[in-house]
Amino acid sequence: MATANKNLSEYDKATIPNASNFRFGIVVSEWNDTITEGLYKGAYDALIDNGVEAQNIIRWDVPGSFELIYGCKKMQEQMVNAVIAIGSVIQGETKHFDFVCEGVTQGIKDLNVLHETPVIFCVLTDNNMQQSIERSGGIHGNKGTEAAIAAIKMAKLRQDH
Ligand SMILES: Nc1c(NC[C@H](O)[C@H](O)[C@H](O)CO)[nH]c(=O)[nH]c1=O
Ligand SMILES: CC(=O)[C@@H](O)COP(=O)(O)O
Repeated sequence: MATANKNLSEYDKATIPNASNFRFGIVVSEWNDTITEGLYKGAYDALIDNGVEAQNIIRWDVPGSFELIYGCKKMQEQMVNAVIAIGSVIQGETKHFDFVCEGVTQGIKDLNVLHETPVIFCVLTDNNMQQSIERSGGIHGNKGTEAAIAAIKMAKLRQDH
């Protein structure tokens, strides 16, 4: 199902585990910061809406999405139940987009394989700024909200197994 057929911000609170005792780390890329700040707000607000205490949300900033890999690796070393990686990669004139997207995707995948703390992939990989706007609080909702819900569910899965 494409994002266009699903609102990223919709969730049924009745299906979300109790997150009041969880701590979350959020690593935010500074590239395309108007987008990443919107994603962060969506994630932060969803965590609070589901009972997470403000002091249990740790935010670190990194220069770009490629640096999310290292930032999330270090965040995994903190006492957090899950990590959210927030970035916005937008196609430019060259193939650099392909390498950044592939690199951050593989890097975050590796962090989930190598370490115990789940890392949620909240990295937009869009063709243009309009698509990014639409997915960070626009007509398609907010991928940050979706990521926060995923983080809560994965924190619970880790706690239970
Ligand atoms: N073009 C975008 C980048 N590029 C920067 C890289 O992520 C990285 O910071 C640099 O190559 C130094 O290692 N990053 C984004 O997050 N979004 C872009 O659109
Ligand atoms: C994703 C990128 O690195 C890209 O936005 C950089 O732009 P360009 O390909 O024009 O150098």
